[in-house]
Amino acid sequence: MKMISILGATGSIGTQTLDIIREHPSEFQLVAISIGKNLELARKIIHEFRPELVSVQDYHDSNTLKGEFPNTKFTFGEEGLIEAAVFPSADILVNAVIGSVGLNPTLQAIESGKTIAIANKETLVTAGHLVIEAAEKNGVALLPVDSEHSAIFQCLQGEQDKNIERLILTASGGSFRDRTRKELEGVTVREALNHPNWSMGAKITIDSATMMNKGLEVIEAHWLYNMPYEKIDVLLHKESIIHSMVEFHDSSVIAQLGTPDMRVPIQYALSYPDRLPLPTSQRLNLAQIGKLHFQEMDVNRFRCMQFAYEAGKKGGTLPTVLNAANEVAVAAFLNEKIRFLQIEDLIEKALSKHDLIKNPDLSIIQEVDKETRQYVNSIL
Ligand SMILES: NC(=O)C1=CN([C@@H]2O[C@H](COP(=O)(O)OP(=O)(O)OC[C@H]3O[C@@H](n4cnc5c(N)ncnc54)[C@H](OP(=O)(O)O)[C@@H]3O)[C@@H](O)[C@H]2O)C=CC1
Ligand SMILES: CC(=O)[C@@H](O)[C@H](O)COP(=O)(O)O
Ligand SMILES: [Mn+2]
Repeated sequence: MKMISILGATGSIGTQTLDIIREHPSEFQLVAISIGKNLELARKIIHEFRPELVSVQDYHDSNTLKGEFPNTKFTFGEEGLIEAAVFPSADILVNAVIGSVGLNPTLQAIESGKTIAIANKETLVTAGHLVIEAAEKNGVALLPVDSEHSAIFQCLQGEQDKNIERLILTASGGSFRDRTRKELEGVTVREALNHPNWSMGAKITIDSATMMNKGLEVIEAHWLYNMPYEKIDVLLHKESIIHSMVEFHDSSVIAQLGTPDMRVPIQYALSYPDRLPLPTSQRLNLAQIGKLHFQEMDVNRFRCMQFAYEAGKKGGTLPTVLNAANEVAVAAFLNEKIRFLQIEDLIEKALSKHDLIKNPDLSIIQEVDKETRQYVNSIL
């Protein structure tokens, strides 16, 4: 039996992780969760799974729940996230919270020896060097949940690093894949939230529409697979059937395929190195699909991806700025304070204003993250 703690249990990845735990009650048990503000869903989760610890974003909300569930321990805020992340009886932490708020809990969970199933890509983007260093130091496994990174992980089973030629991340193109830049000018939040293949949380769906999601994933792949940026390519593949590929130096390419269903990579991270059945996942029928499409990525059309490659290659504190500026800009777009194309303008301004600091430690990362958020908020 593996004991599971989930940060972001009420979100898209969080609830699909709960589906997997529900599907395999003799394999997994939920012991701790964190939630943000969705108390209604939290109540259902507590009723069904009876976790020992629940961390809630706000103090007031944690008190409300405490009155309703006297046998559950409640905590709150950033300290609460850490408490859930290091919960003593948990073997695996599923980090499915959104944003760089996931960084410190991840580092603490690594220090306490937890296996990390990482969905929260912002943590790896903002401070990948710290996360990888801590994982190596503590002998802790970082298991990818993001579909592309899980695909690469699966392609690499039994392979040696020295034989890898390049990683090929596939990109659906997001909600606006068939629109020109001109046609992006007046797009609405509702249109942007309509991803063609995946049902996901709001922030990542907007990231997918700007192609920042793929940019963040390039940086995530750099850290997870110790791969130079020159050897990480992105290929447009509108069906999201091939989740990513690895090319080896003998010219072989290994790909991982499947219908778009995040429960598959979540389950693989939880069951690794084993595989468990998932009968409710739709089987891939290539004959029925008939054709798969591929197209070269246009970085002029998707500027956010270009920013991400540049920030990743220069390194230091630039990826922190990229991520923090993006988080603020996407929230502003979702709140209808800015237009869609202003997201990339704000990120570009934040990046060009910043003086890069090399090898930043946690306190510098946190300071740069805070300053960037203040700056972008001040120019909205
Ligand atoms: N959704 C997907 O299919 C995929 C997601 N990912 C990555 O996984 C992560 C989660 O994404 P997703 O599940 O879509 O996101 P959601 O927005 O659906 O869920 C986010 C979760 O985090 C909680 N939360 C948000 N802000 C805070 C905060 N400040 N403090 C504490 N908790 C907070 C939310 O709580 P509440 O709702 O209660 O307010 C919710 O439980 C992201 O990093 C994303 O990029 C990667 C690949 C695929
Ligand atoms: C499901 C998943 O992993 C998302 O990150 C997905 O990849 C988004 O799709 P695109 O960014 O390719 O549109
Ligand atoms: Mn992905």
